Formats: sequence, C-alpha cells, structure tokens
Amino acid sequence: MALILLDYVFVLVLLFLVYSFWRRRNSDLPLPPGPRGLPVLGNALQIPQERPWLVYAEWAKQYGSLTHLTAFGTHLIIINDRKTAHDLLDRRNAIYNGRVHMTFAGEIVGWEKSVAMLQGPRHIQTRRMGQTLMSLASVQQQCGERMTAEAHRLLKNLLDKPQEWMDHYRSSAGAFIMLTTYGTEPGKEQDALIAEAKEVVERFSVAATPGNWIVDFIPILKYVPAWVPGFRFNATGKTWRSQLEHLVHSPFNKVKTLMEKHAAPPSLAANFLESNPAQNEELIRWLCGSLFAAGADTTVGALASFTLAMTKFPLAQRAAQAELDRVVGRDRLPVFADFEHMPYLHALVKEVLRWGIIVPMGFPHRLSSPEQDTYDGYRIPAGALLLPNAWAMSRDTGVYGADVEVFRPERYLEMKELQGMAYGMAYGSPVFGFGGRVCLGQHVAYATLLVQIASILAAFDISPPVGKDGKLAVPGEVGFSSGVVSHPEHFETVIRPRSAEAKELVQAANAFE
Ligand code: HEM
Repeated sequence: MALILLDYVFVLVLLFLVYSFWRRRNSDLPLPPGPRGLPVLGNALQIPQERPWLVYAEWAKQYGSLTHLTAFGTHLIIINDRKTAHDLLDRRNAIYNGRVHMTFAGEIVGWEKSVAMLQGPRHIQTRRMGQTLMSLASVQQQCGERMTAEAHRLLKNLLDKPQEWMDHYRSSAGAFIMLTTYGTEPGKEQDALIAEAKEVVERFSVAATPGNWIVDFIPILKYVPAWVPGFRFNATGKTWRSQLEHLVHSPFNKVKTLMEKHAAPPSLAANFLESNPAQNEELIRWLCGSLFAAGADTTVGALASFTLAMTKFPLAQRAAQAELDRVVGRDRLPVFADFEHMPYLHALVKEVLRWGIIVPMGFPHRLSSPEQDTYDGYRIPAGALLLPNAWAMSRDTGVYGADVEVFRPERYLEMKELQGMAYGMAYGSPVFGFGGRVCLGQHVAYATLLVQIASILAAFDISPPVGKDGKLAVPGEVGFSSGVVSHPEHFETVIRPRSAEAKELVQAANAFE
C-alpha cells in the first residue's frame, strides 16, 4: 500500500516538474512582433484613428498574422488572417470570449448590461435565451412575413422620394427591428422610438471610443462629484444613462402590460418572456434592447454598400435581375419561398457582406483566462485584447481569388466549397465575427438583406447619374467611414422603377398592407 502511495507521489512530483518546466518555457516565449512603443504610453500615439484596418493590413506585411501593440499597459493583438482568427477566437472560444471593460460606456452610461458587453455565465445564459434567432429557418418562420411587409414599405418610400434612399434605409431598418422585437406597428409611437434609439446608438459610439474619457484610464475618477470643474463627464454619463434606460424599459414594459391583457402582438420580447423563467426578466429586457443597438446601423450600412456595388458594377445587377425574372416573373414581388431557387441572389448578398464589409475591425475579444496563452511560438498575455482585422481577412486572395476588390458574386458560385467555409463562416466572410460572440443577429441580418435586396432589384434599377458630358458618372474610389460600423461615404446614384408594371406592383403591394 505504502509503495503504491509512493508511486503516486512520484508521478505527481514528475507531473509538477514537467508543468513548471513547460510554464517557464512558455513564459519565455516572445510576444508577437509589432512597432516599438514609448515607455508607459506604449503604442498609444501610433494607434491609427482613421480607417485603422488599412494601417494594420500594411503592418501585417512586416509583422505577419499577429501584430502586438500596447497602450497604457494593455496588450492589443491584431489578428490579420482568418486561420489565426479561427484557431484562437473560434476554437479556443472558452478563453477568448471576454470583452473589454469600459468604465464610462459600461459602468457610468450603463451599457454593461447589453449582450455585446456581458461576460461569463450571464452572457451564455442570455445567448441561450435568444435561441429563436439561432437559425435562418427559425428567423424566416418567426419574422419572414413582417420582413416582407417592411420591404414593401421601403419600396413605396423609394418610389415616392428616391433621392432620400439613405433615410429610407435607416427608417426601414429601425422599423423592422422595433416591429420584430416589440411588435410596435409603424406610426407615431414607432417613429419616436426610432428617433430615440438613433440618438442612444450615436451616443454609444462616442461613449465607447477609446481615448475619449479619462475615467477609462483612471477608473477611480468615477467617484468625483460632477460639480468639480473638469469632471462633467459624470453628469453627461448620468443623462445618457437615463435615455438608454428609457429606451430599454418603455417598449418592453408595454409588451408586458399587453401580455397581461392577452393583447400583445407577436414579438421576440413576448416570445422570450413566454419561453423563459420569470427570474430572467432583467436579462430579457437587455437582450431586446441590445438587438436594436446592434442591428439597426449595421443593416443600414450593408444596404448602403449594396447600393454602391450596384451603382459601380452593372453586370452583377443585371445577372440578379435576370434570375429574379426567371424565378419570380414580373407580375409579383419576390417572397422567401423563392429564395431557395435563387443561388445568384444568395451569392450577391454574401458578396455585399464581403466586399463592403461594414464592421471592418470586428469587436475586440479579451483573453479572459487568468493564465497567458501561447500560439505559433508567441505568448499572448492574460487580459490581452484581440482585434480581428475582418477587412484584411475579406481581402485574402488565397481564399477569394486575385480580384478581391471587384464586386463579383460569381466567386461564391464558382468555388464549390469556398475555402473560407471550412472556418465556419456561415455567410462566406468574417463579417459576423467569431466564436461564442458571433453576431446574435446574423440570420436576422442575412434574411433582411435577402428580402430587401431581392425586392429592390425586382422593382428598381440602380445606376450612376448622367454627368454634364452626357455620359454615366460612375463613382470612383469611395472611402468607408471610420468607426466600429463603417458606411460608404457620400456618392451619387439614381434609383428608378424598372418599368411602369414594376411601379404598379409596388403601389398594389402597399395598398393591401
Ligand atoms: C449586416 C448586419 C450585421 C453585421 C455585419 C453584424 C456584425 C456583428 C459583429 C462583427 C459582431 C461582433 C462579433 C464578435 O464579437 O466576434 C456582432 C455582435 C452582435 N450583433 Fe451583429 N451584425 C449585424 C446585424 C445584427 C442584427 C440585425 C442584430 C439583431 C437583430 C445583431 C445583434 C448582435 C448582437 C446582440 C451582438 C453581440 C453578440 C455578443 O457579444 O454575444 N446584429 N455583430
């Protein structure tokens, strides 16, 4: 017996020694390469504010797939290729699904309860509650009819005031999410909520911009009273917080009141409340509030990218319209049942998401384990923020071919098994993020884009304006704005009905809805 015990002790000591040796060896590993920084500040002054994805892609040529930076002691690691992102953020999701802690946006303004900022068990629990959003089929079943009706309203607005297309995209995206999340029908109440939400989301961008708030670097400052000169941010944060809370609570409370009277229209909020225990109500409230914040601006950006692509690449537009005419005909508007017979439409929507990638730097993931990690001969310190350069990944010639800057949906039809699919990208590019934090609304977004893009192309032609010389003035290089969500900058386009019959179809569709 004593001998067996000794054997155990011996094996344990051996294991401990091997582990200690392994740890020492790994902690001796270098950090990934990157530009040299200054003491204390690190690379803070070199971090690009304007279109950082372009600068990081340039640095990648020098430093490789991982680039290391520091800012005030925080380690930032840029991931520039899909395989590395897959190895770390997808396959080691259990340790790379943390988020950065933002004192101002999170604690003071209150966004820490939103899905995108939650961490740990509450994050996992909230995502589980959003199960109904987890497949394209269930999204179509739950929301398909309302999406189609909203697409028809968008067509009517484009018919009446085509030059205000961007405003129509914005109100359509907002209206659709309000309708789906809370069942709020178009009208004054919905318009007011959309306006309120727009302001709250814009403020989130300001609140979450790194470097805007000193309290993010020195958290103890959150305790300084707002009347102390130079510390107004605490008062600003308080005002923004009450606006955010109003937006999260008021439509949700209305759904609850209507449910008590058995008069609530179908909505995700009602569905989540019915299918989850009552003690989860706070999480459900914030899940619903998060859908608007994360979904409205992104969908608008994708539609703007689509419009730019159609203005610049007429062949893709003609091919999609030919498919629509063949499958749907010209005497009705498309519906979801048509889309399974329309491979070109699917390829076009995927190409919009890849070519005009609207979340070019993804969202940062934090290495949440207390231990450092190692990858490819480098060490990744505990707490490091990993920033996926989704733009660079969407321009990988090894995956998408040499013509990555051309809008060419055919690439998705030609590649039998697109290489990128092997990395678990449901829609052919890294646009929806990674691992356990992959966009919760990806199927909602994809379904919305399918029906809106198919409806627009069935009823309208999109083309460049005619210049003073009588020729088509095709926009040249159009930049994309900086920011978490990046939209194409201003360009001129003309949206007009394809025919008198198409115009009548749009009017008829809206007469019945
Ligand atoms: C084209 C449209 C969209 C794009 C490109 C997009 C992209 C993204 C990306 C890149 C992330 C971060 C993923 C990561 O951390 O790795 C994300 C997160 C998220 N998205 Fe989307 N999104 C879109 C539309 C939507 C819509 C319509 C909704 C809601 C219905 C939505 C809800 C969310 C939520 C709740 C998160 C947070 C997920 C989490 O942290 O667990 N998104 N999205």
